[in-house]
Amino acid sequence: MLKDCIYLDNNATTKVAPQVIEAIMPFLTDYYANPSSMHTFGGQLAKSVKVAREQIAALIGAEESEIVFTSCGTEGDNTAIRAALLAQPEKRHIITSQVEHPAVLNVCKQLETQGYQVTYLSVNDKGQIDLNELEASLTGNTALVTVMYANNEIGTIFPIEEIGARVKEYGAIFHVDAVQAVGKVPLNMKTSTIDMLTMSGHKIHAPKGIGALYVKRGVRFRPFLIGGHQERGRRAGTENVPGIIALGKAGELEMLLLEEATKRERKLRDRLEQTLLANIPDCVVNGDVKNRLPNTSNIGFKYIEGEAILLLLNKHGICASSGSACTSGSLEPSHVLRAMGLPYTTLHGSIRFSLSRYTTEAEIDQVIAIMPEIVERLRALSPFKNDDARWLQQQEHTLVNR
Ligand SMILES: Cc1ncc(COP(=O)(O)O)c(C=O)c1O
Ligand code: FES
Repeated sequence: MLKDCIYLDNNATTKVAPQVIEAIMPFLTDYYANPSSMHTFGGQLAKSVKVAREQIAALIGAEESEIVFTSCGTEGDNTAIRAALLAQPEKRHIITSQVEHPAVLNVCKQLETQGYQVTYLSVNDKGQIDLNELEASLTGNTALVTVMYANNEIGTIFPIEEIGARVKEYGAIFHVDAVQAVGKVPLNMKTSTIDMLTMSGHKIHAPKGIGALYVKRGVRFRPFLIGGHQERGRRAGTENVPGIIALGKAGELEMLLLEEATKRERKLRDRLEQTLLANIPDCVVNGDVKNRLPNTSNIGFKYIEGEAILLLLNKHGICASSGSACTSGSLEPSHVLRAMGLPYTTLHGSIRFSLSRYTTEAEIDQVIAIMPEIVERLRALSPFKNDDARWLQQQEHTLVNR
């Protein structure tokens, strides 16, 4: 299996940290008891779970009792949304944004079929929402505002506390999908307006299949998974102990390394981005460069297809991503870039590079060296080389008027 690639797809998932693997090994072998069991063996496991809970709480400035372990970010998002609605059955309005992850968007779409009214806030060309639009949408009937901290495709960071202040004025519950922000942005729930916050292990160098939901003390909560009394009755199901231990260790590492690692990633990312922009004509950075994740660069290479770039990068052992949904079976370009109103030419030719603390300077140099050649080669084949192409203009026109 391929593993020695240049991995610049860390917003999709990350490599498990060696220290995390070391921490979980005993829990895959010797320490297998059920942490809810009455015997000493079980009690030892419960203690280890408690330590992991403290580590995750420390990472986001929360109390240990405010952390609920889940199976993934998707479960955290689903749980938070359902919990907020179940706790306020009289309210039937939800506010979210057009650029959310499907783990939020598709839940909202389903809720619309169940009688809820959903406002999907628009974004500008940088992927930022308009606080005035938010204010105009909030009413006494709004049960929940659910938005992401940082966007997975373009890295744009929303002004979370400014949003939260407005949400609180209307007495709605404020849920934030921070799957891409945890470990990349310092978080402190003690001074935050956030009521519930979702995180996911596999984005912070823990394995897949573990996540956590922060639920602020005092927020009315209803469990999504119903069954046993695990997680103080907030999430039934025997604990994924190795996953929990891994998440705790990964959280501890993020806390130790966050400042230094993000500084380094930002520097590498900026070098990659600035050199590509300088060496390749007709390309643009997508997203809000002033408020952006330090590890993410989404670049639109005009007149070519993102998928074609990815295939050629892949041939050189470089893993990146396109935000497009093509990869997931639909032929529509990314809903995020579309919501930003990007022109057709950029929309299709956008790809995302996302770095991690394991990304090296030599790897970035290789991408810098290979990209101009790839883009030139594809553009030579492209029928849409200049904006005069009539067909292209028609497409832009259709899209704008949609
Ligand atoms: C912003 C955001 N929310 C939610 C998720 C879902 O997380 P998970 O893969 O752990 O279910 C992701 C993962 O891509 C994400 O980027
Ligand atoms: S065909 Fe997939 S984004 Fe263009």
